[in-house]
Amino acid sequence: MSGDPILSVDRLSMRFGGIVAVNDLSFDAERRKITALIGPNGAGKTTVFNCITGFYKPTSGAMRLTHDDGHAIQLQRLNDFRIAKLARVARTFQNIRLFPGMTALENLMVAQHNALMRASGLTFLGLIGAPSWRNAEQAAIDLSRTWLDRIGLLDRADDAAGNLPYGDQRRLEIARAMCTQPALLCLDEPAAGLNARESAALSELLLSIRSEEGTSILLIEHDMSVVMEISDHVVVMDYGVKIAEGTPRHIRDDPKVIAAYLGADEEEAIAVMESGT
Ligand SMILES: Nc1ncnc2c1ncn2[C@@H]1O[C@H](COP(=O)(O)OP(=O)(O)OP(=O)(O)O)[C@@H](O)[C@H]1O
Repeated sequence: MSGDPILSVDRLSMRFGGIVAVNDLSFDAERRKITALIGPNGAGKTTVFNCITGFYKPTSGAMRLTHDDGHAIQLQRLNDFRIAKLARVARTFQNIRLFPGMTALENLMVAQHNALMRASGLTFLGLIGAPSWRNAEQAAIDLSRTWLDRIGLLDRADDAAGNLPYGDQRRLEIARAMCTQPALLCLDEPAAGLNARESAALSELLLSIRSEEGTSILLIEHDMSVVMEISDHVVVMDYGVKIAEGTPRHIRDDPKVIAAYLGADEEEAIAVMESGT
C-alpha cells in the first residue's frame, strides 16, 4: 500500500522463549484512515499492539510513527510512557479498564491528568488557584463534556462508570483515549461483547472520529460486520505472519484468509468459495 503512513511496522518479530508470536511482520497504517488487524485466536494481534504501545520490547524490527509535521519517532526505542506522551499513541484493552467507582466525567478527567499537572506547576499553581490552572482545569472539563456528548452520555456524566451499560462503558473508554488527543488510536477488540445495536453505535463513533478529528485508527477486531463496514484497509495475520492485506472486499474473498478462519487448507477454502457455501 502506498500513501501517507502514520505508522510503518517493519519486519517486526516477538518471541517468548520458543514461541514466535510475531514473525517478520511488515505493514503500514495510513494517516486519517482505519486499519484493521484481524486473524484467528492466537495469531499475534495483541502482541503487535503490545509492541507498538511499548508494553513489550520487540525481539527485532522497527515501528516508525510519523507525525503530521513529518517528525518521525522510532517506537521500539521508547518505553510505554514516552510512547503515549511523545508519539501520542493511545490504546484500549480487550477487557474494560475504566475506574468503575469514578463518575463518567472523572474517568475522562483522569485521562488529562498529565496536562493538568503541567498546568498546575506540579500542584503549586493549583493550590493557590492561579488563573492559568483554572483555565486549564476548565478546558479539561469542557473537553470531557464534549466527548460525553459525542458518545451520548452527557446526562450520565455524574453516574459511576461501573453502573453504565456495557456498550456505554466501551464507548466511554474510547472517549477517554480521545481525551489524550492521540495521533494514533489503537483499539483492541472494541466490539467484544456488544449486541448488534451497540456495535452499530461503535462503528458510527469510530467513523466520526476518523472524519471529524482526523485521527488514525488501528483496530483489532473479531466482529467482521464492524471490520467490513468501517475499515479502509485490513491486515490479516495467522500464526504470527501476515497472510493477506487489502480492502475489506479484497480480503473477504481471499482463499488464504478463508482457510485461516475455517482451519482448512487453501484448496478446501477455494472449493468452499466455488461451491458458494
Ligand atoms: N507474554 C507472553 N508470554 C508467552 N506467550 C505469549 C505471551 N503473549 C502472547 N503469547 C503467545 O503468543 C501468541 C500470540 O498471542 P496474541 O495474544 O498476540 O494473539 P491474538 O491474535 O491477539 O489472539 P486473540 O485473538 O485470542 O486475542 C499466542 O500463542 C500466545 O499464547
